[in-house]
Formats: sequence, structure tokens, C-alpha cells
Amino acid sequence: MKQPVGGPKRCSELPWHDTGYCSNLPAFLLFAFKDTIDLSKFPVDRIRNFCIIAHIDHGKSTLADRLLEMTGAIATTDKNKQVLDKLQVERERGITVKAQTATLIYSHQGQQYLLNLIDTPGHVDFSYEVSRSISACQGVLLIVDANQGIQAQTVANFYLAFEAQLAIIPVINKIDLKNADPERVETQIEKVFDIPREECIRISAKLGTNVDKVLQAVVDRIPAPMASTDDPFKALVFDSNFDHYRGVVANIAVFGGRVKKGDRIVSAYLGKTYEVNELGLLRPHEHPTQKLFAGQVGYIIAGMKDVKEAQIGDTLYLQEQPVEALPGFKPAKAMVFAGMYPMDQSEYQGLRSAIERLTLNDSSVTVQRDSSMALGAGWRLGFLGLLHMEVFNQRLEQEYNASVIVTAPTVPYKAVLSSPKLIKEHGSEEITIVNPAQFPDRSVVSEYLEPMVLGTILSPDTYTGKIMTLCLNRRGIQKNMVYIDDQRVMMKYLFPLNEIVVDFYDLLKSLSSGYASFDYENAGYQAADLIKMNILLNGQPVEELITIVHRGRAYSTGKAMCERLKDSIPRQMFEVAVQASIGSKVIARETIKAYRKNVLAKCYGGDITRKMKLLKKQAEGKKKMRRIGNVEVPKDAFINVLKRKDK
Ligand SMILES: Nc1nc2c(ncn2[C@@H]2O[C@H](COP(=O)(O)OP(=O)(O)OP(=O)(O)O)[C@@H](O)[C@H]2O)c(=O)[nH]1
Repeated sequence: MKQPVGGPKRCSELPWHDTGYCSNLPAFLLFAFKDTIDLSKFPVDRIRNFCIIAHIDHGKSTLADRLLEMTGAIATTDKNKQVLDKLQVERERGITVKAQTATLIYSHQGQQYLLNLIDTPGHVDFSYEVSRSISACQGVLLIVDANQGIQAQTVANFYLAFEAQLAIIPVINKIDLKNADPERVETQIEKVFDIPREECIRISAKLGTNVDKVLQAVVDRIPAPMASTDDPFKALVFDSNFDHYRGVVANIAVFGGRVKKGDRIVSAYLGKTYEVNELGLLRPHEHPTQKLFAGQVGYIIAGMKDVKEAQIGDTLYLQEQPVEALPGFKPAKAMVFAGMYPMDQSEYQGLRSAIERLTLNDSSVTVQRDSSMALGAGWRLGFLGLLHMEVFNQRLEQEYNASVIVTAPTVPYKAVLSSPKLIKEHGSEEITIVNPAQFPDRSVVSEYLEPMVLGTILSPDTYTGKIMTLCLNRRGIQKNMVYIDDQRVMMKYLFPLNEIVVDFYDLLKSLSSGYASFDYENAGYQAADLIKMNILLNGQPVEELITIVHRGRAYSTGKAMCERLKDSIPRQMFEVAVQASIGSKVIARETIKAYRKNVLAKCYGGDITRKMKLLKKQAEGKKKMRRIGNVEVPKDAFINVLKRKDK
């Protein structure tokens, strides 16, 4: 592998390589981890594997910081803020995107315990990360904010843990807040989850209050993993990362036996054999050890060159001791698709390599090559949700300095074909359409299907009326409505995914002054009367703006899209007609008046440097535009065009 100039040294070149403490960490950190951990000293009954689950911002990462501090995994300083949120985007947005693992050593009643903690993301788009973290655990800490109470993701995450039959420890966080009402939250927990209020632990993760009780509860209430070192080695891959120097680093939970450096292991999924180069614990940084035993959670590096080789949910076993594969997971299903194009075709290669590298670490993104008349060569990417897409985009810009145009997101529609010729061509009667430009015509289709979701909304009851109107506007069908205490309601709605994917959550938040929360789960497909709507700029159809709409909504959606395009496309030197059409019939039109922006108009006199500065600024602004036909379109216009302004 090529050594980057000035990059970190490879393990084998570091002076302490032979000591078994090698890692890509800087030296001062390495010495901090020079405590030898004899893992064989931790029999399975003194191991606890648990994850922290909660609604966004209820304090998972802050609690994880405190647990790491209290067990000595990191030093106690006020600088420990969301230590497990390692990505720049996580720190900027204050959200967890990727689940992280940390092994803690905890002394309780004279005994040492090995605790494996997995901090998981709270947002609905990343619930896939939660479900796979759960599969490596026997218990969860369910965190609920003492002020906000149970929210939509609390409910969704509770059910993930409940269905997996894990021990659930309810933890009420932020009791230091002035408006904290732990009594009320306990009532909600009793009512919604049927957990006795006595089981709740009231804490302040920020101040560290009662966090020791959480550690005790982990040991007392979460069962040890059911695994034996006498069994053949068997491990579940529950996460993986790509490291440019060492290849794939797979996070594993050992369900039986033991594995050591130099062992030859087999991936049950691919049937390929690898040699174990390195393994160890995550504390939370990599801490190499000689072996991993049944019940433990750690990482393994075995010369896998692509994350596809370390399939999430795969089983690893020793070459000489084949075992039956563990159940694994359903692959994450992309629910939102969008085109991604370089701002300029000369940046195509750079963007391609950035996308490839980023998808190496995020196997839930699907990538297909695509091209368009206006935007040139690009890709069609599939994401778990809109936030996932935004985070991916932000990471491309921040970590790879790539500037991209993202087209309007769409959901995966299906069509049942009626034309025998097309059925033969596609090899099946039912096709999935992820690019609206390829939406088949009604004449060759017997039925269109759209993806549905079951949404859960929790809100104070004062906003119920407004929320019901919003849901109705989004073709929602109410399935259920219950009070979870004397002021808060939980509503269940069946929605077409397309209606909630772009801006539903923002609108729900703003009409409830931030108090309502929303989560959803897939609910299959339903037949729908769908049509393809074109958008034309000066008579030229723009493929990237083709949208699939429900027939009953075509007129209002077309009108709204034209209005929003009028707002986002700046005036040009000529008049621009923005039209929405169905087939050849124009259903809406807006006109952008001609205008010539003379940036020097206010520049009196002959200050040449000032003039140059203004002209440079204008040129930079133009770089963020894309020419479609003869019209300059800002890159954000493609995505903003779908954002509605429901009342
Ligand atoms: N007052 C108070 N604030 C807290 C407490 N715990 C966490 N916070 C704050 O709540 C905010 C969210 O905390 P995080 O730990 O990032 O929450 P999270 O659940 O990990 O968030 P996601 O990763 O986005 O799901 C931060 O501003 C924390 O400082 C607490 O006990 N008291």
C-alpha cells in the first residue's frame, strides 16, 4: 500500500510495534493506553454488552462521555464533549451519524467487569445503525429527556430493543434542567412501555449526577452474553470502516470460542478466507490485544480490501471449524434517490473518487452511474432518508472538498408492466423506478405503486388540530390516536413516503413550536394514480426536474414548483419562462423578468481594485450556477424546488 507523504506511519514502523500497542494513534495517546488488559481474566459472566438508544438530543453521547470518564477510558476534563462523535459533520450538527463502540472496565463490589458500550444515532434515517448495534447487545439504556419526555424516536427505538428481547433500563436524563419533570416522564414510561416507574434512573449526564447508578444497573440488570469459549469461534460483523492504510476494520461481537492474530478465518457470506493481522478492543480508540474471546466486542483487521467483503451481518469462523451462520440482517434499503453531478465536468474524476471513498465507509448508500443532457455525467445515489443524503453531501464537501449539484430527491416507485415486450426486456412484470426520467408511460403499465410509511407523531395536544390538517394535506390516513399523559398525544398515520420525505418534519416542527416529533417505519407499497410532470425553462424540458406526482396534486404541485423556481433562479439578461407540463399540456407558468446586474453600478470614480473585487465576487457567484440551455440555474434550485409551504 502506498505511504502518503507526511501521513501517519504504518504500525510496523513505529518503535513500540513489538509491544503489541500498535495503532495509528499519536504517540502520546498510545502511551496512555499502555495498560495491559488480560482479556482471559473476564469470563463471560463478567461481560455486559449494551447500547444507548434515545430520541435525538436526549443526551446519549453526553452520557457515553461520562461513562468513559468514570471507567477511566478517557481522562476527566471539561473538554470531553461527545467523544464518540468523531466525524466533523457529527460535531458541527451535534448529531450522531455513525454508531461507535467503546470497551470499559468497571469495578463493582470487588469484581472487574468488561462493559461494551455502543453509542447509536437518534435520527430516523440512521435507525438501521441502531438495529444492527442492538444485535450485538443484551441490553439497552433507553434515555428520555426529563423536560421533553417520550418522543417519536424513543418509541421507535424502544420497539427495536423490545422485539430483540433485550433488557431495557429506562434512564431519565437532564434532571438538572429548570423545567425537568421526571415524575411526568415516569408516568409516560409506565403508560407507553409498561415499565414500572421504580425501574427508572434519574440522572444528569451533564453534571454526572447518578451516572454511577447507571453503571451498577448495567451490571445488575443486563444479562451476560450467552456464549462459551469452549464452542468453535463464531463472530457477527455488526459494523465496518475502511482505513486507507490497513483496509477494512470490522467491528465484531464474538458469539463463541476465541480468535487470535494469525488465525485463518472465513467469511460465511463470501466463503473467502483471510488471515487475522490485528485484533483488539475499542476503548474507544483501537487497543490491540492478542486474542478476543466469546462474549467480547472488538475489531478485527484481516486483509479485507473493500467494505463489501465485510458485509454487515456476516458471520466469521475459523477455517478449520466451520459453523452455521448467524441470522444476520436485512440489508438497509435506500428510500430516497437523487442525482449527483460535478459542478463542472472537469471535476468528474475527483468527485468519482470522493464518492467511492465515502461509500466505502457507508455501505447503505447505493451508487449507479447516470448522465443527463444538462448536467453531464454523474451518478444516481440512494440514501436511507433526506438527512442521510444531506450528511453525505456535507461530508463530500468537507472531507473531500468536492462541490456537487444534487437533484430533487425521489422515492422508489414501482410499476406493474402490461406490455409483454417490456416484461421480457426487464425480466419481470414489476419494476422499480428510482429516476423519474425513466418513469414508464401509462400505456405500458397496468398499475403504479408508491412506497408507504407508518408515521408516529408525538405532540402536546394543543397542536393536534394543526397537525391533523398537515397530515391530511399530505394524503395521510389516521390509524390511531392516544394520550400518553394528560397533555401529550401520540398519533399514527399512514403516509405515502413521497409526501413526508422532503419537508414534512420541518413543517411539523415549526407549526408545533418545536414540540412535536416524528418517526416512521416502512409500510410496503400501495397502488396510486401517479403521473410524470415536466418542468420547462424557456420551452426546454429539464430532465433533472421531472417529478412524479399524484394526479390529484398535479396542478397545485406544478404551480408551487414554478413559483419556487421563479424565486430561486436569478434574473437573467433575457426573460425566462418557467412552465410545468403533463405530456404536452402546460399546467402552470411563471415568468422571470429580464435584468442585467451591473455590479459596478454603485462604484463611482475609478477605484480599480474595488471594481476588480466586485467582478471577482460576481464570477464566484456564477461558479455556483449551472447553465441549462441558456439559463443559469443555482445548484440549490434543484433541491429547493420540492420544499412546500403548507400552512
Ligand atoms: N442540562 C443538561 N443538558 C444536557 C444533559 N445531557 C446532555 N445535555 C445536552 O443536550 C444536548 C444533546 O446532547 P447529546 O449528548 O449530543 O445528545 P444525543 O442524544 O447524543 O444526540 P444525537 O447523537 O444527535 O442523537 C447537548 O447540548 C448536551 O450538552 C444534561 O444532563 N443536562
